[in-house]
Amino acid sequence: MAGASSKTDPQLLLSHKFPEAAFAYTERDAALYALGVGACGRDPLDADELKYVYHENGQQFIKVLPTFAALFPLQSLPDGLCFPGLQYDPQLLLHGQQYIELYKPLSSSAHLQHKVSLAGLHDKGKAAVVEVETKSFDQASGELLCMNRSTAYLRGAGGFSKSSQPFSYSNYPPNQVRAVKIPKDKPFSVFEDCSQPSQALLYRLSGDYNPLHSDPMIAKIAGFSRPILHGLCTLGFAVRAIIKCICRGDPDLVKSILGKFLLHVYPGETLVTEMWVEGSRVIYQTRVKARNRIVLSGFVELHRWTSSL
Ligand SMILES: CCC/C=C/C(=O)SCCNC(=O)CCNC(=O)[C@H](O)C(C)(C)COP(=O)([O-])OP(=O)([O-])OC[C@H]1O[C@@H](n2cnc3c(N)ncnc32)[C@H](O)[C@@H]1OP(=O)([O-])[O-]
Repeated sequence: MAGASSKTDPQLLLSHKFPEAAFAYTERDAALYALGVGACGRDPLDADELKYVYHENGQQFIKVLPTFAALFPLQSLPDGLCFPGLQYDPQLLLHGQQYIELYKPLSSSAHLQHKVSLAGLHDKGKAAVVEVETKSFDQASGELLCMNRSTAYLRGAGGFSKSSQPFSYSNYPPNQVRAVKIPKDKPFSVFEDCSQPSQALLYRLSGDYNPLHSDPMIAKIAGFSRPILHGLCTLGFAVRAIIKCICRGDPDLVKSILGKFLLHVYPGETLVTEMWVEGSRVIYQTRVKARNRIVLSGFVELHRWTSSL
């Protein structure tokens, strides 16, 4: 299996110790993020969403969308997406998947301590798949607040296996994140939302400044006709739709989230999210309306849900 990336040394990456990182955010960051994933984008009076950006009805703090937690992994890697021992072209990196567990609702400001470790490394031949786990703790109390598992799909970086069996390492049981099977029946709910042509330019201000999302030349080198939307921005749109349609606007019902990025989205495209309820789990998929292509699928696990909600 040795190939283009034979300079890659998986053992070096497996033994790498990522440094801990401290990070603080304020209400302004949480509100900017909410606008970046389209909150109040269609209606500034939206009764379900004003609370993410404004102290509505005298509320003391704004509410924080659960997908805000997905920003923590990038902030926890001060050296960026640098993986010692792995040869790859950063311009060909795509976000493959995101898994988030929330152990309590996020407060509107916090001082955090992030602990990062390698969760997985897989040789897919034409690509390498790297999974990074970030645990975020409240700095003062030491309480674990959330965990992210971020998957990067590194095109052109596969083919580093030394034996006929493709290299594959995971630090978690394979059944922990069950694969999503989209039901055949009619969705329980469908929500349509327009991303803005400037969506990626707004979203990047939440901390992901990868030029793939803003620079036309870099986007072309990466194989796209123009800058594409951040995967986590699309995920933010989808989970916001689920909170609106299934959770009756209550973001605190969300316990865990999985999103697999299946195809790129161009800013300005209309996103249609279809949802099915299976027990306490919402299965969803998001398609771009004009191209009729599924771009994202996954699940959202809820703390409690009854059909009377
Ligand atoms: C990180 C922060 C930076 C952010 C950047 C962005 O936001 S970028 C914007 C947001 N991101 C985007 O826009 C990316 C959108 N996604 C895509 O463009 C495509 O899904 C792809 C290019 C990632 C893979 O397509 P393809 O045709 O090359 O793949 P294939 O079907 O031939 O499968 C080959 C193997 O890879 C596996 N595998 C497949 N998909 C994924 C995945 N998502 N995830 C993980 N693994 C995946 C699949 O299971 C198979 O393994 P097996 O079964 O052989 O062991």
